[in-house]
Amino acid sequence: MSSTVALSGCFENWMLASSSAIFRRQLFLLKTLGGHCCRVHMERIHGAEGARAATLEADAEGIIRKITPVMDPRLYKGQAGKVAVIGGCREYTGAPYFAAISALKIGADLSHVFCTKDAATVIKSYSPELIVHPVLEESYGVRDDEKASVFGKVVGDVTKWMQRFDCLVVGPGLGRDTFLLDCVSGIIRHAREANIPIVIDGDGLFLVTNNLDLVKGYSLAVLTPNINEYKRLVEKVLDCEVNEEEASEQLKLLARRIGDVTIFRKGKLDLISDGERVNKVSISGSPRRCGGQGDILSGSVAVFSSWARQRLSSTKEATERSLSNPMVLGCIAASALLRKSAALAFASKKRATLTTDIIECLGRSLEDICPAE
Ligand SMILES: NC(=O)C1=CN([C@@H]2O[C@H](COP(=O)(O)OP(=O)(O)OC[C@H]3O[C@@H](n4cnc5c(N)ncnc54)[C@H](O)[C@@H]3O)[C@@H](O)[C@H]2O)[C@@H](O)CC1
Ligand SMILES: Nc1ncnc2c1ncn2[C@@H]1O[C@H](COP(=O)(O)OP(=O)(O)OP(=O)(O)O)[C@@H](O)[C@H]1O
Ligand SMILES: [Mg+2]
Repeated sequence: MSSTVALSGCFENWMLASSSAIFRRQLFLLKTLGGHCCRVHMERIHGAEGARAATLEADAEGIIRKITPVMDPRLYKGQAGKVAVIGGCREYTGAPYFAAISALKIGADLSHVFCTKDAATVIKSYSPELIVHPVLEESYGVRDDEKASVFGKVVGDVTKWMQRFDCLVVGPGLGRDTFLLDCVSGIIRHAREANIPIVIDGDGLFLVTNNLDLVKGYSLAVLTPNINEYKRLVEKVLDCEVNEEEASEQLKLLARRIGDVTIFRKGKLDLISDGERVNKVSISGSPRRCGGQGDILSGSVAVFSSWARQRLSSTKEATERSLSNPMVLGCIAASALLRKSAALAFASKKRATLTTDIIECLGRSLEDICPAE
């Protein structure tokens, strides 16, 4: 049985290999080892659609209109969304700020940041709107004999808030300190137990790529890799190179292999898959590639996916599976809004466009698609 699984897995990777020489050699091996079980497995993986499924351009603006809550005076604070960003260390204070403030600018009611002490005062000084918790610890501040108790305290300081959040964003500006990442693993495990959706970005992806069990089988997890992060994931999970010619198939396979997660592959085109279908968002964005745009995106995915969950739980619309997955809907909405805002910022700021300019355009872009009144 185990040899069947291993063989089938390899075959999917082979289908993605671009070198025909490699493919011929592997096909020979395949015939030698028994192709039947591989073919059956391929059919199970790809279903009736065949090996190459179409990549659909999502109706992103329609989705935004559908999931964005109406401005209702009967709502009270918190009902439009409460998110928390786990990130911010000695090196990085911009990334968690961008993610957290973007969530508020889109329409969430409360946005928290859990970061190290060094980062907290800096992040607070960027904005009085954010609720900043200086609770994370890096190795340099903790003696070896203190680690177990500090671990318990850090995880406890975050998890006591957990039930209040609609979504966590783990990773923007988190850094790669080993003790800090151990604590964040504890936080992710707790969030899973509490069924809280988690968007994994930046250094959170570094953690998860090396500890896939943290998200395996968790359908409320979204991974938002950039070009480097995606490469590392593909190499680790599929044991092959990124294949641009079979980009959609490879993404779908990656989501399935990790198990039930949604992956948002960022780039010139944004590709989003939960292992069932692949959606594409390609509306024009900005040619400026200043750092921080991915952070806006992760905060936006948190808000839109929370809204999509709320919307789907309050209606009984029978839609196809991938369009009834709130995490996929959240990704599509966030992608479109970020790209539209980046285009708008670039139209006025040109080469001087910075991430803060794009954040300033989030409100107007959303208003253009989905007016508040
Ligand atoms: N203003 C800010 O505070 C910003 C902070 N950012 C944060 O910066 C961090 C890194 O994100 P990037 O998008 O640059 O990550 P990438 O993985 O795209 O690139 C980082 C580069 O540095 C290398 N690298 C980083 N840490 C390393 C390590 N410990 N050992 C060896 N090589 C290492 C990587 O291999 C890569 O070449 C994330 O936490 C991210 O959220 C970015 O979001 C950009 C804005
Ligand atoms: N070449 C491009 N053309 C247009 N838009 C792009 C391009 N590359 C990325 N984007 C947009 O920018 C968003 C952020 O992607 P990017 O690759 O910059 O993330 P990142 O490296 O994680 O960013 P950060 O600097 O915040 O860590 C993507 O979702 C996409 O919509
Ligand atoms: Mg990033």
